[in-house]
Amino acid sequence: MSLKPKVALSQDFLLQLSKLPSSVHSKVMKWAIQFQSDPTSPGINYEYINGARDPNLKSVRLDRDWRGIVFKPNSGDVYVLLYVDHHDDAYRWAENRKLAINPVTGAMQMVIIESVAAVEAAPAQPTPAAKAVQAQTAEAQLPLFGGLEDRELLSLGVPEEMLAEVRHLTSEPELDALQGRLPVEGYEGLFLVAAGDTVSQVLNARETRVDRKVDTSDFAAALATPESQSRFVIVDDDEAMLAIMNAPLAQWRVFLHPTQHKLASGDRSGPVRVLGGAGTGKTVLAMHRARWLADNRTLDGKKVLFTTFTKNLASDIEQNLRTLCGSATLAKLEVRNLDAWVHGFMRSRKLEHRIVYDRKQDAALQAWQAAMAVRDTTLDLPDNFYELELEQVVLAQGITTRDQYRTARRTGRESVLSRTKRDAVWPVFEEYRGQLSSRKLKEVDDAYREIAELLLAEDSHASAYSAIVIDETQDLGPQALKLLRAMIPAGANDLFFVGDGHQRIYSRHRAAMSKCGIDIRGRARKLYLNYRTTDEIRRQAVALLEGCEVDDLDDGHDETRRYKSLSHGPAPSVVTADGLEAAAVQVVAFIKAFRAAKGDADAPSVCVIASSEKNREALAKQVQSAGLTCLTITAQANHSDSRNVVHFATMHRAKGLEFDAVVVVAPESYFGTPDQTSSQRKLLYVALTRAKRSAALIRLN
Ligand SMILES: Nc1ncnc2c1ncn2[C@@H]1O[C@H](COP(=O)(O)OP(=O)(O)OP(=O)(O)O)[C@@H](O)[C@H]1O
Repeated sequence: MSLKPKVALSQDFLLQLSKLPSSVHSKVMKWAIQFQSDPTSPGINYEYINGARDPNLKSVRLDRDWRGIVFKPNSGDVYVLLYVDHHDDAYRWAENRKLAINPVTGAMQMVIIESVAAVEAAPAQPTPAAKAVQAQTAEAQLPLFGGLEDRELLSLGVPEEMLAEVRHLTSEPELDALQGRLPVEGYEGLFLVAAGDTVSQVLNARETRVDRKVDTSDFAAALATPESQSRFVIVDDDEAMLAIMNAPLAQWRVFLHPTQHKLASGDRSGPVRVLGGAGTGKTVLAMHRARWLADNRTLDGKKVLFTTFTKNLASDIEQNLRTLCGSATLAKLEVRNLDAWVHGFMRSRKLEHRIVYDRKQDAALQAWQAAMAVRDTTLDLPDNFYELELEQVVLAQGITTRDQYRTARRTGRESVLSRTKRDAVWPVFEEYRGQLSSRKLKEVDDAYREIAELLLAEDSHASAYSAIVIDETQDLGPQALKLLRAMIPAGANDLFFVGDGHQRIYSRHRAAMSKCGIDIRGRARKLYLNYRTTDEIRRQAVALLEGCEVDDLDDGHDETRRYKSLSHGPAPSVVTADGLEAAAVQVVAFIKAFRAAKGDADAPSVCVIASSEKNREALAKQVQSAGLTCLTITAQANHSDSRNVVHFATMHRAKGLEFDAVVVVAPESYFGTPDQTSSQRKLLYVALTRAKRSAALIRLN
């Protein structure tokens, strides 16, 4: 019996496929399908490429003009479709490339080989920015990685063929200039070491083993590593091939970063928490994890719950999961924002209360006013004291009695409250809950707490879920986390959290997982590479958080220094405007210029992000009157498929979404000192990092 050879596609091949004219596209598709089914067919003529550095790269004729470049080693049964282009361009592409196996990690790596002379003379093709840095610090140029042995560099993911170049690097901008030629794990490993991590810290954090013997001629084994699978995908049949080739730009479905790959599959002994700055692929990872759990660890009758904070995000994720999973998997997935889950649970248990989402409206407002009427007016407390105390202490900690309140920790609250004062304050909260109850209303934190208590009192093994995957964890407060803990018994693969403290836009929701019964020790991981935003936009967004405290969703801190983006573009423009009318003029000018630069055929997505609904409406009205079609993103609709429109959103509503270009319009007050404006700055960070390629920030006077 002869086994069918392994056929794989490379990321470059798919990117190239997405750029082909439609007439060529269908020809390439047809050829690739035939190739997949039998790469040894006598009809395929593998031609040698004269002067190629890698004798295993062959050219295959598609028609008179077009050539495919294929990896076909002389021994072994592995074939990789690497590239497709016009004859001369395809040959040029192939000439100085080599597909090699890293002798320490065992990963398959595509290397662009520079001539030795070029490496000696011009180590890393510095960018203009790099040149400026070089000029300034010419006298202090020590090699960045001088202290590392070859084996250490190789273990980080540096290809053997690039060791000399990497050894020449003396600054981070030089390293960044080399990014396009380094495998993703190599670049990431190097910038983490440049930022101060040790090699073993990097390897431990990314769960890379370097103690195995690697056979550098076994390409089939190399293809199976997570590192290889971040750039090559094995296709077993026509159906898989077609699915991938029909959506060549949906790279997130096929090529996971090695860390995403490792975390998405395999068993974990308990709750996992993955941190990562904006755009580092947390939601993508969470979706792949949910799929794996549904396919591999979910018995009939159980489901994987995928939950997040808002309804918009849940519906966005549900749409994406539909493109990632087959119907059998989807049947084992339930996607719901936490409040919708709570609502459904209350209905299923015939609990009649409705949840208060806005204390400033209707019956909740009446309840609040009635509660405030009983306050002791002799106490010298600021106007907003009671509401903040209710949210940040009473509801957040689930305090239900005066005794509990007497000893409650009031971390983050400014004033110190004596026991006598606490006693005098408490009746307001008691009255408020009573007033709500008589109106059949409940604060959401109280609903979380009461449901958690109910579930814990029941047989926990009756949980409907095999696992729960949680996105945007930073927006879930202590009671929400405790509820999630109560929804599933503690055990392997129970809870999988992804989140980012930089993006906490509901500041009252700060929680420490360990204090909510969620123990992540030994299962805390991080993603570092931003796949969405250009590095220029990322830097601008991060600069806004300078001086702000950022937590790690537990009791520790997170930092911004170790994140990097994979793409580059223009730096965001930062301008001021005197009033909304002037801002709208700038918004229109930015959008027109961006669209003109992109060309009509592309129909790039654009979003104007404002700090309030009022400003969003005012800006939309003016932009509409300038002749641009505008659509508002609301809790009900993201309009994510709409093209040739200008989207409008508030900063809260833009959360989790992404656009080709973004204009953020924010009042000058958002840019006050970091200790005073931490929440506003986090909103700005969220808003700016929605942009993939281009961004503008308008400061409103
Ligand atoms: N492995 C990958 N390959 C290619 N693209 C990826 C990959 N992972 C994520 N992306 C893309 O990067 C962008 C950001 O991904 P995602 O939304 O998962 O990030 P995030 O960390 O959840 O972002 P945020 O916290 O800002 O909402 C998306 O366009 C996604 O498709």
